[in-house]
Amino acid sequence: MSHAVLLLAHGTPNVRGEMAEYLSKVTGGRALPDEVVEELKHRYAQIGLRETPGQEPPPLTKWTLAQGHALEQALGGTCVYIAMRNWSPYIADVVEQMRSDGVTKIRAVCLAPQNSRTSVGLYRRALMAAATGIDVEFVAEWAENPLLVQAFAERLQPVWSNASAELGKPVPVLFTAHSVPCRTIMTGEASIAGARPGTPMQDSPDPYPVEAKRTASLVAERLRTAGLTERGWYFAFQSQGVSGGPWIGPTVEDTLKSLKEEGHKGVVMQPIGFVCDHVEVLYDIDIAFKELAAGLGLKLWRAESLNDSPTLTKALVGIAKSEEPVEATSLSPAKVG
Ligand SMILES: C=CC1=C(C)c2cc3[nH]c(cc4nc(cc5[nH]c(cc1n2)c(C)c5CCC(=O)O)C(CCC(=O)O)=C4C)c(C)c3C=C
Ligand SMILES: [Fe+2]
Ligand SMILES: [Fe+2]
Repeated sequence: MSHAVLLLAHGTPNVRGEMAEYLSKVTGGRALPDEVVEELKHRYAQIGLRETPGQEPPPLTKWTLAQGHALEQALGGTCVYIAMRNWSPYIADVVEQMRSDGVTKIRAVCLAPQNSRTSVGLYRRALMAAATGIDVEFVAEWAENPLLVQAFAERLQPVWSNASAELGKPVPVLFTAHSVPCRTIMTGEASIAGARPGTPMQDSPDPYPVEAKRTASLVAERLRTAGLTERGWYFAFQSQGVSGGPWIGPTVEDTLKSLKEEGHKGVVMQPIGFVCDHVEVLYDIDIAFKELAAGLGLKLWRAESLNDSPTLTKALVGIAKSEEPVEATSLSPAKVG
């Protein structure tokens, strides 16, 4: 019997010309208006995505591969595979490769620490559909993992201390996580109102908003000794999507305005739902929110993404090796997510 670790990630197009096809994977086949495709091409162009293939893979791919490589080195003997839900290497193809390599047991970890049916649930559904006959241990969340929290704190502390020194007083920290549609966090009929046909009704709330705030709160606690007070941090949901219907807040836009109105002159942002750079960090925060903040008269700093953090690798080693029980994997794909 051969065991292997499978890291699951979002996936990103390699060139701008792939955008429409990529978006149709993200939305499960629903075509988005041309203006949306063009706007996203524009955002990806601003973070360096080429029109034609180049040498350097996009940041999300580059860092995901690097994280997998670092984990495999650290595990010393267990193979680590990488698969993406929305672009190559696709989950189904990688699982086929694992099967032909003789893998009979997979420990699957999503590179998204907080569990939502719109992210982790979809990764799991794709994996379970592909991995019939293979024993799968699926780690559904690691939002409170102490080494994950430490990794985020290590990235936040230096930028927060420098920003506070520059402005002569503690600068508020704004933790963020990706927003989800309001119906995602609802139960019963409300959880499918406006959703695409076939979306299963939820009988319990999506754990995602609670888990995201829990990660943020634990990171803030780690900065207590550096001087960040209990009331010195805030939380917002970023990057509300283009799908119909409302998405959960508070938004970063509203929060930045409130911070300005409270008299602050700067803010340090840290996205705690992503473990590497991609468009929602490099465009949404570094370009769009920075511009908005500047217009408000706020200086905006961002904590560096975890990317090649050795502490993140240690967290993944612990999760990959853990004997702790994980969620049952015999759920039928239709019920997952
Ligand atoms: C917890 C929820 C989500 C996480 C985390 C997340 C990460 C993530 N998303 C992109 C890129 C895109 N996501 C898009 C749509 C979209 N994203 C989520 C949720 C999370 N994404 C939802 C619910 C949706 C809507 C899907 C639908 O059916 O319409 C899109 C499409 C454009 C848009 O709506 O904004 C892109 C592009 C990345 C790169 C990423 C982290 C790695
Ligand atoms: Fe998304
Ligand atoms: Fe998004």
